[in-house]
Amino acid sequence: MQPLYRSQQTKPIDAAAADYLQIDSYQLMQRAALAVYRHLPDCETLLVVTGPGNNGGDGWVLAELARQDHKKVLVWALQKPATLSGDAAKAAEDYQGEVVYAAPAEPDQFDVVVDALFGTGLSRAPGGLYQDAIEYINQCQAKVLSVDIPSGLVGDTGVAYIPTVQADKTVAILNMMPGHITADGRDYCGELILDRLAVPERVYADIDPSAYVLKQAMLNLLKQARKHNSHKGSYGRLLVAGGQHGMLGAVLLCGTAALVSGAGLIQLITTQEQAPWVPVHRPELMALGFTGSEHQIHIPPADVLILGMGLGSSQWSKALWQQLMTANIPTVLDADGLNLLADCDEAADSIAVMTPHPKEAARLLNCAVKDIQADRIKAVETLAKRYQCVVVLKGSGTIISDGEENFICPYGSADLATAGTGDVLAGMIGGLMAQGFSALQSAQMAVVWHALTADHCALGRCLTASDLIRHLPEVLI
Ligand SMILES: NC(=O)C1=CN([C@@H]2O[C@H](COP(=O)(O)OP(=O)(O)OC[C@H]3O[C@@H](n4cnc5c(N)ncnc54)[C@H](O)[C@@H]3O)[C@@H](O)[C@H]2O)[C@H](O)CC1
Ligand SMILES: [K+]
Repeated sequence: MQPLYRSQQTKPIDAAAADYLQIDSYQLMQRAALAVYRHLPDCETLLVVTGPGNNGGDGWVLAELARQDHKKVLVWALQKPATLSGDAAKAAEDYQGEVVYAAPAEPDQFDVVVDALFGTGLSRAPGGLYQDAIEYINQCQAKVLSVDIPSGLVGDTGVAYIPTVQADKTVAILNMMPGHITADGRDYCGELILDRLAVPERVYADIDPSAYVLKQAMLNLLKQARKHNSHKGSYGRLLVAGGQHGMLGAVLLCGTAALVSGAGLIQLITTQEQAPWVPVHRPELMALGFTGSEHQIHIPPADVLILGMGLGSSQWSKALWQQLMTANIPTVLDADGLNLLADCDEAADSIAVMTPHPKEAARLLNCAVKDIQADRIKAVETLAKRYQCVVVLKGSGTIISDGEENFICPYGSADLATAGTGDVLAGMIGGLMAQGFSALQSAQMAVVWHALTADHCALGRCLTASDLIRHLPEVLI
């Protein structure tokens, strides 16, 4: 799996790469700039906007390459060459073309704008001249190519400061960062290309990544033929509990998704009044009514429990939650199941996977949603360690953590931002666990499968939860 590194890990990566290539840091910058230059869209005229550090240095080198390639190049330097240091100063010195120190008039004279303002060294929101430059770039009609990362986007977290360069294409150099694919990253990078400068991954094998990118190939495990000599019991017994009055749809979606994901036997637990309606909607699903009594209900034997979708927070909800959380069944905890957990002092050992969206994660960690989104990796890791389970933090660039390693899903789109898709995901995870996959594998495969189904449909508008379930099998063909 493709590793993702934080900004503090990029210096040792640069050093290891230079060492492997047997070149110095300035030659590495030249290679980086050449790699980015190779991805430049076809153009005659370009504006290269350079900042104070080595990202700017890459820009200066690229500008000289373009000049030698007979392009009409203009560098807009936000920092005068005399104030630069190290490799960036050398790069500026080596550039032989035209330079300006203020915004060029007629922004539409350029075919391409190269954003070389900030890379991994961005440490705060761009203000003053930098803010003006980013706003200028974003108003240009030209195609925008960002060097390493769009300036204004935080590589470690994917938080986009206001303003951030809106790139058409981003060429990440040597390594990718979590910010390229989680939180705001996907909205700002445009087409994302990683250029490793011909350095093999093993060269930085001893540098611990911050996360890994999940891959479509994970789904191959699901394509394996079932044993001929098998029966429904071979694919697990699943309980799906939730759906207080008026919320039957949540458990129906979850149970149906589990069924389509391959679980053998599924029983829904909902209110006494709604239970008879379950097989009417989906004949394959069995149902059990829970009265809300304080007394222990008869809990059918099960391999996995999925708890919380549309569960609510009434007395009925709490009684059901309490009884099922102490039933000692490996549990996927979702939605209101998580909210009830946030209000309770003890954590249950039976939680195998939890699937919070940022608001539910904020409740569990007793902080604001913006704190979760400010560092999604940290949030998911903290939850996984605290509850000793696999955590799936949903949202743009869903992140999974088992407390040891983190995984980010590069697929999916805002087409999934609609009611019920979370219930479907919980059902898929539980459905896979029921078939014997580990909690981590189930979470990884379900997240990828769910996201790829949205990409496969590519509606560009809301993909309803029911349609999502219907299209799931098409991705496995
Ligand atoms: N990844 C690689 O292997 C290579 C990367 N290269 C390029 O180098 C940059 C990283 O360079 P660095 O100098 O560390 O950081 P930056 O260029 O991003 O800029 C740091 C610079 O900017 C100042 N600063 C930070 N935030 C702000 C702000 N909001 N306003 C004003 N000033 C700010 C900070 O104080 C520093 O002075 C990497 O991304 C690649 O593009 C190498 O060229 C080749 C190998
Ligand atoms: K940049």
